[in-house]
Amino acid sequence: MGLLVTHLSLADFRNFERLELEPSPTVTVLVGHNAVGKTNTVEALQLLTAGTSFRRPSPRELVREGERSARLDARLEGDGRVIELRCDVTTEPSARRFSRNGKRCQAADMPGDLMSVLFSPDDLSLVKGSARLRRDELDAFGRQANRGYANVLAAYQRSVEQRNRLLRDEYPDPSLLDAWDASVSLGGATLLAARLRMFTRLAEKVSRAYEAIAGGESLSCAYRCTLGEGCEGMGREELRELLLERLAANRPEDLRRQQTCVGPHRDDVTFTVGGRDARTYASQGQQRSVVLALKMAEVELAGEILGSRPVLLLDDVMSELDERRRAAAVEFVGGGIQTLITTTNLGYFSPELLAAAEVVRFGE
Ligand SMILES: Nc1ncnc2c1ncn2[C@@H]1O[C@H](COP(=O)(O)OP(=O)(O)OP(=O)(O)O)[C@@H](O)[C@H]1O
Repeated sequence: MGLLVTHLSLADFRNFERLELEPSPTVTVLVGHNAVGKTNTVEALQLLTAGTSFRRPSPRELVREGERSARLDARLEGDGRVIELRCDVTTEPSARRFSRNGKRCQAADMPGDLMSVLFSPDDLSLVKGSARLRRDELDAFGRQANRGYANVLAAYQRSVEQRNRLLRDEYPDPSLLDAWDASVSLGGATLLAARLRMFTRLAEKVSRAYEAIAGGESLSCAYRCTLGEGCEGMGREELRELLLERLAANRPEDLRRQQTCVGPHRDDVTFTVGGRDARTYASQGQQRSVVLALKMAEVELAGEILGSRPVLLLDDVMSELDERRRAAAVEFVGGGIQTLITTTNLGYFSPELLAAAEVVRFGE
């Protein structure tokens, strides 16, 4: 069964002076006009479960205008356990403090009890947008699915940043560059190995979900590694040696461009729909199907990895989907997973779904 969010409480968070919400174990539909706080509610749940928000806000943005602090609490219950997650946000000092069952912890420690998978209109640019969006999507999933992932990613990013700083020096010291090559290749190989393990499992599920949504049309996704082809089958040590070799070979080019051009921070994911590169050829509808399939795959993989189902946060995506894809999404959320859906229009949902769901009206 796993954990469910049974209570969410917000004080002076965004536009809310106070909000108390008891989500349904299945589907909760948050309905209301624009700017009443529907996305803010979803954001609060993401902050508490993932330790981050898709909007990347500063503490000042999170605290209600005119106030100095905000408080977010969620209660998770299931399997005979009760877990209290809390986030205190202050503007002076500008900080976010997390705690779990009353014990202070880091943002990176917040995932692990209950994963959240968010699907928002911003995600619709995943297919055609920059490679960074696709890497960020994988890394956001990795951070929640694997406790060590956030630290590995942060350490690697710091090494790349330090190496880039050195590359921008007027006369970079080659022995210092050697040291950063060693650090970048060690961190990069650890990150890449973790990403590839996760990606391989995800890719197969994305293809399956896509075929179900798109009525048999095929989708394949591939990890495009700056180290070249064949990385999927390599172990961490092999990846480290290869990355070290490539950093050395690429050094003249990196010096010229004053940045590190190989490594997992430059990798990408490609989607091929019906044999064609989706980035160039996919229609709006196909792009939406790819993203929906990706989110469905994340939900499935999260369940496999953590042994319990995540909470699904669908922020205003129904209006972005056509009837067929909306039906696929509704069928998916009807499958017993705890889901919060925001919408301005209940007309997107079937009477059966609404009868089974908890409908919460905002701004009335
Ligand atoms: N720190 C803050 N203090 C006060 N109000 C805030 C703060 N941050 C955001 N808001 C307000 O919250 C509102 C937006 O809420 P939200 O994004 O949740 O809207 P929504 O209900 O999802 O609307 P839509 O249907 O348009 O997406 C805006 O009016 C915004 O000004």
